[in-house]
Amino acid sequence: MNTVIGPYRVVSRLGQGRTGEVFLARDPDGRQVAVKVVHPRLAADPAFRRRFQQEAEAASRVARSCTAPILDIRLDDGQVYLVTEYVDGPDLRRRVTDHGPLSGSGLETLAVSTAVALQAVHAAGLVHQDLKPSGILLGPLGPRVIGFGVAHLAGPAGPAGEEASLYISPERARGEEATAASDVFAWGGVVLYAATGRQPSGGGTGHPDDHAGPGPTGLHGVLHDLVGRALARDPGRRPGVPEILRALTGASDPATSLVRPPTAAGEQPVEPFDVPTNPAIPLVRPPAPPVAAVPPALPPLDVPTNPAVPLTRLPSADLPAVHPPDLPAAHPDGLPTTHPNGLPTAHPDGLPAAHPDGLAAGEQPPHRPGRIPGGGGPGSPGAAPPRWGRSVAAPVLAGVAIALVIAAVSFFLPRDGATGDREPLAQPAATAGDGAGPTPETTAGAVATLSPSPQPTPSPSTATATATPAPERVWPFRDDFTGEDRGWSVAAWGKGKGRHRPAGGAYRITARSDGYLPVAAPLAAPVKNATITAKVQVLNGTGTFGVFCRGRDAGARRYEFSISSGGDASIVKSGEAPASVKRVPVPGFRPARLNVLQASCLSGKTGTRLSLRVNGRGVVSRLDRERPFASGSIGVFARAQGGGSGVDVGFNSFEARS
Ligand SMILES: Nc1ncnc2c1ncn2[C@@H]1O[C@H](COP(=O)(O)OP(=O)(O)OP(=O)(O)O)[C@@H](O)[C@H]1O
Repeated sequence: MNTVIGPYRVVSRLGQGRTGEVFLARDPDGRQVAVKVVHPRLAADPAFRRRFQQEAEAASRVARSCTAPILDIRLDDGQVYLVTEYVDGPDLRRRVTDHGPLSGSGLETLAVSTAVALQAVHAAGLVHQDLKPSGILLGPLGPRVIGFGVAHLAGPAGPAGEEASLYISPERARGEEATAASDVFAWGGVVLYAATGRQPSGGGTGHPDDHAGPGPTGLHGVLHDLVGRALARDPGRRPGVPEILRALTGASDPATSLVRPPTAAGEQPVEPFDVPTNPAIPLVRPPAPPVAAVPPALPPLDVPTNPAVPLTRLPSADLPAVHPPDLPAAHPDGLPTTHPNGLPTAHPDGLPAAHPDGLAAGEQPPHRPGRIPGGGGPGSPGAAPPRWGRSVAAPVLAGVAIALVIAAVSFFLPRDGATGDREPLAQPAATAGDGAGPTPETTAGAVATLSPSPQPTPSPSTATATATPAPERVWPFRDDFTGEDRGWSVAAWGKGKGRHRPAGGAYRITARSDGYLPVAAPLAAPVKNATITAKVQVLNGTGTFGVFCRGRDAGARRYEFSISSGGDASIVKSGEAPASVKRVPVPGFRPARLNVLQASCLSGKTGTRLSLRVNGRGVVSRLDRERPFASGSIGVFARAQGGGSGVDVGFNSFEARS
């Protein structure tokens, strides 16, 4: 073959996908690459090219070890192509067709490798959407998963589309949004195919190996159980990827680790999200951060199972140092992370901010054309010219400090609507005559006051009128729950559904079965834009828990940043139909350990940007364009899993700032 594609000299044809043909080629340095040439009909469509670039850029965030890293992209209207590392080996479909099904450790390696790849895809904030045997390359160093991100743009035409349709989950076949659980369904189909050579019949037409039946024939032991569950019609009954990995690697007892909590009541997946991680907030990557992004492992909790017994506060020596609550957290190099608007991004516990790739600080980023001089690592053709890149603005410390002061001062401006960030307080505990509500006089000094903030001195009349402490006027707000209850209040419908109280240096919420307890922070004014940082651990039971912003008891509305004890994260707009949920696995999440949640609600021109970071890593982000909630309460919540025995969680600290 004597064809060239740009600077790449074609050697042979590798295969055909829905979006185009794939060729083995050599780059100008003679190294082998795979070049996917997009079909001219699609290449001529500017909207397709735009999406193709976005998807390819997103795909480049996935850990290189699990896939064929993207090296180059060309997006002229005459020619669109994507260059990836060449993986020298057959795809799974060819392997099974030519040599029959896999068995033994080969099958288990395939199952683990594809699950690890999905974990990496999800950790990058993506859903694969197109896992299938021809998209798994059996390279010399193990299976690599290709094809995520862009395949679905072309629709289901051709043989590749036919194959893909066999691995599509029932909910996707119904037209619902792809989720991590739909990838798990495809994983079950792939492993079933690898083990038996039988193609699944596809989510749209019903699946003979649905777990409701006897389970998948031809599989044994843990894989039989996992694949059976993975192929369940109900996404809530499928195991999460972390559970699959734990079961396959023996890290925990599969009998207890395979149960995934069903979707919590009131959370129906409807509204599409834009991008699971938040590219709108470019965080500055520290050059050489000396600390890990995930808090170190904590010793087993000394927590009694009886909720009546006080909680033992975790030893703070085991946690990373906490930055002063009213100062922007600084990188080791002294540079704070910034929002595009110049406001500081609060660090949880002084941890370095995660890379926009979803990488923990200190990890190497995946290869990204235009970012890594000289191309990739061993075996990489590398040296591909940059085709795109994401500019990352350098923060200016002085600018951030000024922005912080402006933000702090604007919080306390009179509520004349000029800032749009404050409304007259409707909740939680403020009463007329108690002097509640920040004023410039009372708060000017408070801006510089270190938390825990002092209680306002109640007037004699207030003190006798109510036992509820006066709400806080100090912003940023912080409570480390080491003292008395400062007036945290549960929403009306949460009363009688469980208990909430400070205990043992934590704020403990015990929700009974089906109980939902949102507990608002004792703030004197509703909050619009806020970044909330909370440390939380599950003490007992299963359910969801987290923090919320813009809460209003009326209409039961709030944005919930929710984690399930099974390790999924979501951002939920509650109290308004349709509610919406996208569940994303949280890498490395251990419910019994202290986890750091960082949630932000920030209004912009196009809507309200909601994003959640867990243990320093961005996991889910959402832009609410549809009638975003106005200001409201902020706080913590716990919701017991339906049918379970309840959930008991402890928040060790809660901090909110603009
Ligand atoms: N990096 C690579 N190294 C080796 N072979 C590859 C590589 N990428 C693709 N191939 C081969 O080309 C075939 C088609 O790949 P392609 O990415 O087009 O699959 P697809 O997911 O069906 O495509 P689409 O995304 O357009 O639907 C694969 O099954 C594989 O055999």
